[in-house]
Amino acid sequence: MAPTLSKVNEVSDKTFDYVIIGGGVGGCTLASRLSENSDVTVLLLEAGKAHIGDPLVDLPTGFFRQYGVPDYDWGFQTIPQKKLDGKVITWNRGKGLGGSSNINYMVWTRPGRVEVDAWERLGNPGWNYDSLIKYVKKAENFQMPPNDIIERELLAIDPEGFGKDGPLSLTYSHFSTGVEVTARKAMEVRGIPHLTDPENGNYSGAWSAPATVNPLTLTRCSAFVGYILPNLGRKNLFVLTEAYSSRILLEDSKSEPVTAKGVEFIHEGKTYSVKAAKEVIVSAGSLKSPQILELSGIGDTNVLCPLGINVKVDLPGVGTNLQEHISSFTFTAELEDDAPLMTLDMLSDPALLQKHTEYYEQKLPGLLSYQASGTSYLSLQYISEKADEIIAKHEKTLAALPSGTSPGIREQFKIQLDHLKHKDMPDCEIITNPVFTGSINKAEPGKRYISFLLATIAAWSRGTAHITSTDPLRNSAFDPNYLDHDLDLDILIEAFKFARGNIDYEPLKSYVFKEVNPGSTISTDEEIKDHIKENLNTFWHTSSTCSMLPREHGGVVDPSLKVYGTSNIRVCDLSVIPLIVGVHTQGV
Ligand SMILES: Cc1cc2nc3c(=O)[nH]c(=O)nc-3n(C[C@H](O)[C@H](O)[C@H](O)COP(=O)(O)OP(=O)(O)OC[C@H]3O[C@@H](n4cnc5c(N)ncnc54)[C@H](O)[C@@H]3O)c2cc1C
Repeated sequence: MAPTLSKVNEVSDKTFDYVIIGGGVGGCTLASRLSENSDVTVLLLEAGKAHIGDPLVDLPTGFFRQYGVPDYDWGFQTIPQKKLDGKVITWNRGKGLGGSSNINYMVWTRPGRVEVDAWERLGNPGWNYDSLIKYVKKAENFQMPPNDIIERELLAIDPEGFGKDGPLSLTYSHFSTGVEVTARKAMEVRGIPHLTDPENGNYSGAWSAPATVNPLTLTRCSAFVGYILPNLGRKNLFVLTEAYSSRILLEDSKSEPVTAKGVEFIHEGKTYSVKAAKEVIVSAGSLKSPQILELSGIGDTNVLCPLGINVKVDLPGVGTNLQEHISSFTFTAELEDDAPLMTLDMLSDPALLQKHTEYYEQKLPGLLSYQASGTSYLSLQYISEKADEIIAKHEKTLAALPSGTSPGIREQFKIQLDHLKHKDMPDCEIITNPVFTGSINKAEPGKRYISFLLATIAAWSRGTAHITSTDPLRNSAFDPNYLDHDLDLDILIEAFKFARGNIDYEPLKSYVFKEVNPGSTISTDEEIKDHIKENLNTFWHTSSTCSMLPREHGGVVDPSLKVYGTSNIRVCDLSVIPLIVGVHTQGV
């Protein structure tokens, strides 16, 4: 059946049991699951376009061309960052059905047992690793890669570890550049174990990650493609695109709980509304969900009153506890001309681009269907001689937190400190990329490069996302408060030194000609620190702005994801996790 989306006149002023705001990972998953019950009606309102069959979305390497293009990417910006000399960082986010799963790197990772169990420790009964993993498996439709890939990449996959009947196609890259496995071997020589089962609750080590790609078509499997596209024929599922929700409409009430009666949205410049018979679910992502609550009168009085918004639920946690993985593309080396490795740099050769385009058209794996896969999650204790010193310094900082620090944040830091001290809990991620990155020295035509991206995996700084205007089309002020805690930078400095050292170990050593970025001018800790700050970026995993925590600890939703003080509003997206996990977040 040809996919059909709703038209505005088919939904405006109508009543649906569930109205979901935002058709990204959370929204698509939920709309599909709720509409399995044919007795209820579900409306999904998405601000962006449908992008059905769009080559920029489908092609695994197409995401590079989506960044900065308003039809695909919200292109949010932070406010100037104090600790980055006023620098503003762009936060790409997917716009359109599929949300950020249209523009992400597709890497599929599962969180660790200890970090998910921490959500339960923070006051959320039932939110633990075992219960989460059941649902993660339910999402997966895992397919083995071909044998030659298993041999070349030295994969030891237990297919039983993955789900097989879910909607999200999942496989390992069907194309081997040789770069990732070479870097992994070099790390093994340095004592970092090659982990063969990172899906089992402990992901510390160096390993190869699968991705949400359909192995038959070699196309991206977004949350929309997996969850909604096959179900668009359902009579009870309605999807309206280019419908930007401005606020939740609440029944008049003098006291809690308040009840949502519908949603207001803007479509082609006009304002419309729909009615909700049962619930309104906000799934607009960590950056937009708090905005919708605040514009509806649910949030901190200190934020809402100055803007003249009538406070319906005083909920100071909305838009706070913002957590981020920080990344830095900081190390690149040039490969020897005869190194038997392939890199994305080769696509700048028109003849090779043509060849790989033909492969892709024939559904054969090649550089255009490349999937990022080479990752390593490393504990400070494994990569740095300064680990004890850094941990002790940080322990001291946490013991002397400012008196105004809320009990909720204190409890989170206590858990994070336990993780930091645990030598088998990783503290950073180093991703191997077969491509040039960096800005000090430029790429030379015809050369190939390996680079390492560094990222923190715990967030020690806390930020906010609050509205500054009653205009729904104006973005909130996004303040991640980058580097508010020294530890984020301390970890990245050690990660940088470790990554730089990789090229001194075989087999990588023989294939590397020379370091290109940053180069020999950056060597002391102080220089490395400045270099990282200069190149500091988001890792696009912003979370926790509508945290699931006890209300008195800054919580916005309870363990059933219902917004405190309301009878029928829930939040379902990355904004609810109270403590960010170390892995990539689409599977959470
Ligand atoms: C560039 C990038 C790379 C990433 N790489 C990876 C990766 O390799 N692996 C991984 O696991 N994770 C990755 N992630 C993270 C992952 O994609 C997110 O964790 C996930 O998409 C979050 O899901 P969500 O539902 O919270 O938000 P989203 O998926 O962002 O969905 C939010 C949706 O709400 C819509 N919306 C917003 N405001 C409104 C409104 N007012 N009205 C209606 N609709 C609205 C948006 O258009 C969007 O469709 C990446 C993210 C980005 C941005």
